[in-house]
Amino acid sequence: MKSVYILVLNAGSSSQKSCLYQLPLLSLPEHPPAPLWQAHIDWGKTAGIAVVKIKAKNQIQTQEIPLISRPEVMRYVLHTLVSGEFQVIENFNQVTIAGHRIVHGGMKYHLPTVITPQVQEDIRDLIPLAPAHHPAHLEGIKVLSELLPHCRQIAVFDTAFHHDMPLAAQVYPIPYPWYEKGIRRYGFHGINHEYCAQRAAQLLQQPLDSLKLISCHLGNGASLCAIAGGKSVDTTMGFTPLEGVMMGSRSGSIDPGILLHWLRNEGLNGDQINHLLNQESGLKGVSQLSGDMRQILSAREQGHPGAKLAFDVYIHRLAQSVGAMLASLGGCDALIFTGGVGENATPVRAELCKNLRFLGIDCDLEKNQIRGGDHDIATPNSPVRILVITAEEDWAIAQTCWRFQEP
Ligand SMILES: Nc1ncnc2c1ncn2[C@@H]1O[C@H](COP(=O)(O)OP(=O)(O)O)[C@@H](O)[C@H]1O
Ligand SMILES: CC(=O)OP(=O)(O)O
Ligand SMILES: [Mg+2]
Repeated sequence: MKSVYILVLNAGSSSQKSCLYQLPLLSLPEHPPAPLWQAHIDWGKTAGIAVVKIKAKNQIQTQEIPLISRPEVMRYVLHTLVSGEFQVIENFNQVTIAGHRIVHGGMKYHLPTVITPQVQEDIRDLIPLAPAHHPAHLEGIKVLSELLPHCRQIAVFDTAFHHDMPLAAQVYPIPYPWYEKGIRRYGFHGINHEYCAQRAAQLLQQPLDSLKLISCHLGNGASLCAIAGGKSVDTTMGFTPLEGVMMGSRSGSIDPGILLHWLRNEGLNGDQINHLLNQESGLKGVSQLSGDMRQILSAREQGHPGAKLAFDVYIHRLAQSVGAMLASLGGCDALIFTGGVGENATPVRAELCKNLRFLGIDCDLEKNQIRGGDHDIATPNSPVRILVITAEEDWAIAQTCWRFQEP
């Protein structure tokens, strides 16, 4: 059977996930197939070091390599596709399509788009709205243009799913002309929220158009999405991926008066405020320990007061936002947990569901401990189902790319 090789680059705020899928030329599999090759680069764990994990041919290898420059590390990682013990293809020419998760499409883009020099310029212009993501996207695009010059590169936008949210959910209560200039609520993590909605319908064995879902994407970045009949009707992130719930090192929503105070009375400038809100806040800022939920959970167990407070604020804000999404939906058939925290942090799920029990969200604490696979962790009588779904951004991007094959 003839097949097509699709490479996906998913650059996050602190890491880059890449994978290569080999898909049949004529039909898409119904369930996510295992990628032929996967690589995960962690930029931030140790200063000056990139931690690279490569998985292919039933082997996994972790290496620490000097972080001379991010493109240098990306080139090294991509070369393992065609040489060495992880080699899975003969040469780069076999890869005909590559997909990128592009966090922000701004006003101009939402549909998947072939990346041209103009599109790269536009992604560059949007750096101020996604400063933690867009520089990494552009580096990835450039490295692929050098190594795979023949390959079509497709931008898949994380904002797309929210593009048709009701106007009331898109407009900020500021003077309306700003909306027309693009200061509006775009929403993010749409690639995975949409995938999770489709997966939830499969798991619940109900048609997607009949369902009201709240998807909680809890990773380093985190957002909630209210999904009615398969469409996003509200979400917690807005103009940038900084709005909404508390995150690993991002504040989420705070009183804008704090920014004015910092600017006027504390002498902080825009770059300093950007750094404070994106890199020094969230779990990291409150705990003064770490932005990594694993460390917060273990320090909390050991009685660390900062970790306990960070966890409590995280849950408090999450519960508030579930309430907000619930109000936008007017009901809820299932609450979905996805992303690194959503899939793995059992105390987060248990504590949040405990706070929401009065709404008929009743978690089975034994099922909550089950690891791996997509499953329902609600008690049999819970009127709202509680689903844990593995985030599949890369698979969703690969499917979009597959549809871009040239006839
Ligand atoms: N076993 C675990 N228990 C608790 N938290 C976890 C676990 N594994 C991963 N996480 C958390 O998931 C977060 C990263 O989520 P992920 O979705 O991989 O991030 P990204 O947004 O970079 O894609 C980190 O805060 C990490 O601590
Ligand atoms: C949009 C966003 O916040 O992405 P990530 O969670 O990968 O940082
Ligand atoms: Mg992510």
